Amino acid sequence: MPHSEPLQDLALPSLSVSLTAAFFALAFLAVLLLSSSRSDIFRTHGLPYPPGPKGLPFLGNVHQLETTRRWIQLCKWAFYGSTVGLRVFGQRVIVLNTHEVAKDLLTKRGSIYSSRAKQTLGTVYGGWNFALTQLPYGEEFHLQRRFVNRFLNASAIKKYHEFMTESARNFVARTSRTPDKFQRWLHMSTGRNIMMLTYGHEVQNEEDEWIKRADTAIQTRKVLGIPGTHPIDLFPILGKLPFWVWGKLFQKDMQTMKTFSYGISLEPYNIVLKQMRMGTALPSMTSVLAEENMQDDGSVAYDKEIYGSAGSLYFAGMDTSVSTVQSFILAMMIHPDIQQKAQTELDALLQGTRLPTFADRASLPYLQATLKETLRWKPIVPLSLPHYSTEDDEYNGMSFPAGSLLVPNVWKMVYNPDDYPDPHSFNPDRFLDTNLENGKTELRKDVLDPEQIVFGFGRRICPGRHLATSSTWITMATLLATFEMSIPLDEHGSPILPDLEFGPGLLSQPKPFKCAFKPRGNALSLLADYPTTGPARPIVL
Ligand code: HEM
Repeated sequence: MPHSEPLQDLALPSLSVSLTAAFFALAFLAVLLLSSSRSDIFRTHGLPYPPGPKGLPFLGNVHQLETTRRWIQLCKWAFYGSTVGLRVFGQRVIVLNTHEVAKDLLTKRGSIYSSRAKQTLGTVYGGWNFALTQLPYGEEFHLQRRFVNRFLNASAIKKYHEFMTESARNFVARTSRTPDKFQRWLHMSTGRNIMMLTYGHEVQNEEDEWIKRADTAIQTRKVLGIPGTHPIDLFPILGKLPFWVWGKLFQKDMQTMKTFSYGISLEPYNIVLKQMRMGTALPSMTSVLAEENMQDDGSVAYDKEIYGSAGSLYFAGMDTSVSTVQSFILAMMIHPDIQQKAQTELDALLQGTRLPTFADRASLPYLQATLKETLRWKPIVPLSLPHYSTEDDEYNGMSFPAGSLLVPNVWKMVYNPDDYPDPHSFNPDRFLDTNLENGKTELRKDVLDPEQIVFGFGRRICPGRHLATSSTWITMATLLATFEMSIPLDEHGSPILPDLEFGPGLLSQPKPFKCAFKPRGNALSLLADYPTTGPARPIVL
């Protein structure tokens, strides 16, 4: 799982460039920065830019930004206010520290805060110009969003409930047989959901070619470092220089990336088209959209938008979903009391006679609260994906110039003690209340729902959020019903403690960890006949 960084972030440009490259870059930089700082004067309308730490001429705040876990540094600057203004070279970066401000700007003024900064290196030179995550606000963006929303909205997701339930059981059944490989089985079952939905392909085993192809494509993006931070991204004109100036290895890696980007976009799309011609395609987002847009001459209108949106789902949805389930497993390992509480609720409903289904969701408030707490406790995308503003604006007496990057500080929001007292503790009860009239435990309506933060904002809000919460929920419920999850012991009987510090980068993922899975009650008999392979059972779209 990712492995990669789907969007631009705040950082120093990659330092792995050759000296020649650095020389050329600096020469261009000087000229461009002079012109960009001059244009500032005309953009501020006499209103101040949001307050923030004083930077250096030209560099701005680059030298003050930590190269890892940037959200920690940004939280330290939150005393400047709910909006903090920075500069990274000539790029204005405005950090949004509260949910209210993010909603005011990114949601309520969505018409001017819904673009993405151009990532020249990846899109123009790396072959990743199809990805929805990176598209600027405009026609192609609207079409791709329309495509994905149609298949991922809250009601469409219900059609995949059965398939997701099967994937969760598949994961748990495999884990019961080979617990050491649980991370691999989780990756496989998550990929199974996305591949069936997007291409009608059923993932059958760990060697699945479709998953390998997509994972390789994502891996090769690593050459970008953190997208948006290479000198070519900061100053696209540098892309006109011959590529060898960045070093031979870089030149080769870029070529590899370009070649493999095909594996997550056009290649699976072309395979589905071929299956359609042969009459073997299973219904999927790709086959339905291709069918609807098929021209008389056999070509498909909007083909780029179709393969772009389908490819974006694996790219954006795979690692985020896997990491969320991993966070949940970690939370259960280190909080056996919370695990037991969730299991007590589940057992009271299932009586050990069956495995959970989506029909049980509303009857399990503690489990719903545990999912919300999992999303809040370790936000997988701690600085969300930056939005890019397309018009000058004013807010709270400050100037928000067009061309700014708006960075929602998700970490700050989910650790706000006013919304979440004692924010560092993992406590699902913070979302629950007991109704005095009927004695039932219910989700509180007066606590800010972390789903309104961690999935982003406005017109760019994560279109996969319903799929993500549903597939995570059924996986959590199935795991809790079948296993005791605990910290494993080594051969001397000492606990193998997991590292609870998640990785740096745009996606903050758990580091590899081990977990002990002990089957509960009659879990093994419930799983005994459960097939881990079998013929494809298509989703009826
Ligand atoms: C827990 C899991 C997930 C988390 C935390 C998450 C989080 C996010 C965030 C923060 C954004 C940026 C929103 C913004 O710019 O305001 C995003 C965008 C996106 N997500 Fe997710 N996501 C998850 C799962 C998924 C899944 C399962 C899919 C699809 C299968 C998906 C597809 C996308 C796409 C296509 C975008 C780009 C939207 C755009 O740029 O317009 N995500 N996600």
